[in-house]
Amino acid sequence: MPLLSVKDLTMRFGGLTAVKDVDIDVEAGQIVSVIGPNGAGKTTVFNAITGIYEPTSGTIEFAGRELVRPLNLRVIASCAAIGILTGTMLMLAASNIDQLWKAAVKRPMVIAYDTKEPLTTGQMLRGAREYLAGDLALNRLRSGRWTIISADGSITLGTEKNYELALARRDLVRRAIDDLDSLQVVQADKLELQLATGETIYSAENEAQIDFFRKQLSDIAARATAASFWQIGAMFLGTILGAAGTYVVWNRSRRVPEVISHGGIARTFQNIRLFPHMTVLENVLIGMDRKFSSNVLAMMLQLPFTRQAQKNLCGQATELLKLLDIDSHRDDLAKNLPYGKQRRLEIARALATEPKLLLLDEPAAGMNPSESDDLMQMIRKIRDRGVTIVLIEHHMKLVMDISDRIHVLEYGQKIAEGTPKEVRENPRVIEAYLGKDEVS
Ligand SMILES: Nc1ncnc2c1ncn2[C@@H]1O[C@H](COP(=O)(O)OP(=O)(O)OP(=O)(O)O)[C@@H](O)[C@H]1O
Repeated sequence: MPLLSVKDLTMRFGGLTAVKDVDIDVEAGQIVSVIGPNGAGKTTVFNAITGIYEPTSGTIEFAGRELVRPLNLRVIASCAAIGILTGTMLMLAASNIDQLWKAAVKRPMVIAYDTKEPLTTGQMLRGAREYLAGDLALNRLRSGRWTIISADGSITLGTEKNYELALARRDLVRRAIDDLDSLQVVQADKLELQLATGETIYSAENEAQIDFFRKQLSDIAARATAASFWQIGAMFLGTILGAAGTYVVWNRSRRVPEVISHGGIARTFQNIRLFPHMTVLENVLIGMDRKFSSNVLAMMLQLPFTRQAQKNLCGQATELLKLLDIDSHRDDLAKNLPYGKQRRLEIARALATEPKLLLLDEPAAGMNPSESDDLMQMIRKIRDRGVTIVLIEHHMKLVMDISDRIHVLEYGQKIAEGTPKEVRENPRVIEAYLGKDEVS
């Protein structure tokens, strides 16, 4: 089983396909190079392997499995919680929709009183009864005024002293229906309607009125059932959508650099990314932060076990600096190192995470021939310590001398793979690097 197995990797950025159906297998203990002209997609492959980019399609397995965040109880609980929250919000929205539906669709029929005469309470009550008997809704406002509401939005407001015709607002229509919801039948034969407060507001006087109110009340019950149905449906749908949506978003961020690094893959970058104002030693120690398990208080008090742990880590970091031959710069600021040594420091910091696989993106860039020869020796020493290496490099002598296998990319696709000799003699590779005319 290969240590790293990239299968059918495709990376698209909008309309641009940077990498298409690329396969790369790397056996443990090998040094493998990825080469190709500028823009061929080499760094994109590294970015996909290290979780900086989420592959558009394809799989990347390390030691036989995908390096992803585990699906544990906490994730499931979070998805469920967000689902329930979404469901509750949708249910509340559905309740409002039901209110709007009641106001807009189940409107009462029309009535309009047009009189300038003051009405007595008795007259108003009679008006209200007529209104109700005429298939209409009644609303008793808190102020004690009767309100008669029509389907087209006009209302009749009345007090003992005056009586006027006015235009209703939609919320009044809704309130009228809401009040009807709170009515209850107190006597089956001689139907009486009471407000929820117990106040009798209407007594039906004939069969037609009783039938009318029964119908009204059963409509109200039907509306309540429909509302419950919508609310339960909305809650159910919202919970499923919320939980599934959260899972999909979480699932898309399962391959993050942190997880990949913990899994045993480290890398360096084409453009050096050190902490310039920290010392060389501190830059390497940062790569070891996972190994340092002391708490803040123990660190402040400098307890003996904390001091011992720090000493051990400094010892390991210094050993890495020796491996890369920059231990004499241990206490220098990273920014003061010459360029070639900054590149080596990046490798030391990557090794501090104790990777099984090290990806080097153009490690010899900007180095003179003697520096790149030294680097080649160091890369071999790192491999001999049990770290498998994949490198992107334009420096062909280095690639040909050091690699066990080489993969060649062009325009995002793999055009060749093999030993250095096989690749060097491959006409497609020669064509890609030198151009068709030179080859023919
Ligand atoms: N995040 C991104 N958004 C859009 N396009 C991108 C992105 N990353 C890479 N590309 C494009 O993908 C293509 C491949 O780029 P990539 O850096 O992988 O090539 P490369 O082979 O490493 O080149 P070089 O040798 O110059 O470093 C290029 O056309 C690049 O512009």
